[in-house]
Amino acid sequence: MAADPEQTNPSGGLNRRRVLSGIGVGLGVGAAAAAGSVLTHDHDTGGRATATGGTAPAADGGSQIVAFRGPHQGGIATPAQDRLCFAAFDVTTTDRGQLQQMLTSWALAAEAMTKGLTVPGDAGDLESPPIDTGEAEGLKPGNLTITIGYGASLFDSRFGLAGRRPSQLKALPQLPKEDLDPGSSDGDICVQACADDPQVAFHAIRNLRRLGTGVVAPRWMELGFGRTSSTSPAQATPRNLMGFKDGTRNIDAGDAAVMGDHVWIGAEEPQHWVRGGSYLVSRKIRMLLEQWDRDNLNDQQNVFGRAKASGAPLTGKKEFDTPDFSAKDASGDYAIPMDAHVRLAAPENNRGLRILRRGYSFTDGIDPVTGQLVGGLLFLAYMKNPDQFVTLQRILGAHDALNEYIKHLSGGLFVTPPGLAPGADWGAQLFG
Ligand SMILES: C=CC1=C(C)c2cc3[nH]c(cc4nc(cc5[nH]c(cc1n2)c(C)c5CCC(=O)O)C(CCC(=O)O)=C4C)c(C)c3C=C
Ligand SMILES: [Fe+2]
Repeated sequence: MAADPEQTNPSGGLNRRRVLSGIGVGLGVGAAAAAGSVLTHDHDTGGRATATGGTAPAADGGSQIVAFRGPHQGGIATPAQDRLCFAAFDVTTTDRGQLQQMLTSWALAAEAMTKGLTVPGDAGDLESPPIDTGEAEGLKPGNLTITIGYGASLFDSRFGLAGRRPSQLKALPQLPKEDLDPGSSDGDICVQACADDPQVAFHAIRNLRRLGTGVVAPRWMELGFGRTSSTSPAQATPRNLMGFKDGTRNIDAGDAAVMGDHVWIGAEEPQHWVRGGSYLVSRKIRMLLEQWDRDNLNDQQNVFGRAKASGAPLTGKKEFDTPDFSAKDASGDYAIPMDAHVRLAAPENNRGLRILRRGYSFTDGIDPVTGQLVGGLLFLAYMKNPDQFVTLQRILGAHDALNEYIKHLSGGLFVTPPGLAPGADWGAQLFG
């Protein structure tokens, strides 16, 4: 084994390194291969490259590397990173083998990128386009996670996967007041790339898309510029674009018992291959920001049932005080109004129902017709059964005071399989 491949920079993180090995489908760079030799590219010493054996560095506090392999995929229980790039793809080939091979190459590329390495296969051939697009060179791994999911449409008759369809992966019912755009909803495959650096997240999606040339076509994509949830008590609660702390009473993803009860697919699922995975519901929700910004503070607080400045429930003083849904004010009205978002969504009022929220703020700029801001929440939530979302959204869609200020634009439901064991890949995992 050659010298330590870790190339630390002055601020403690790893710099991105080049990987040599042949992977790829649509780009014609040969069959998928296990990670081969690694050329480390030392940006702090003028670009000296060192061949190494390509073993994974162990994740530690300072490495900014989230383990790619394990019982669960990264990007679900991982403390929510600051940035997101999310894409859904349609499979365009009818060749099952090509799809499997692409998924194998994606897993190897994803593993390399999460370690801060370039997409494997770049031999520096001057006559060919580089395999890795290059914009993440010199950047730290940024806690990149790449989480794959599959939509119900992938399990139709095209690839012989009907017998492997997870039991709860089916079209969601029509929900109150929703008119989702089908063209920017759903998809055969989704990829959620989260990182603390937006360029690292974008690079991951761009390079998977490139590896999938001729096999998949992008269907929709969204950039999330700020997390709107905490998934660990170690994180400060961020604010959403309405200015409210969001994620205060989210699931603590470090709590294995709670995750087992509400998030991870378990023994109830007949399809063994997705046990340890999770269902992912996405919703692109536009906030009517100009309208919201004209609303008075008292009403804004009543919409959520929380104080804007502190994030405390209207029945408490501090952010993490437990809401008292039975408390009344001096005029005899409920202190947390009957149509307040948190009253309707709280587990106390929904037979203990909980979901792991992992959403991001997005903006699509300005509406050219109205001149209004187009922005809001890319709601992402993980759960062991999509009925958890359906139950909540039926109530919220019908009664939530927030509905006056939001509009659900598009959405999707995907199953995210469990994590990969050493030597496994997404192609073999899906096709069995
Ligand atoms: C179907 C599920 C949910 C959708 C859709 C949803 C949209 C949505 N939420 C906010 C802002 C906040 N949500 C908060 C709490 C909260 N929201 C949901 C579910 C959905 N939200 C749940 C289950 C909860 C937790 C309720 C509880 O246990 O008390 C909060 C309060 C702070 C917090 O606990 O996170 C805010 C703020 C927006 C802006 C939005 C759509 C644009
Ligand atoms: Fe909410």
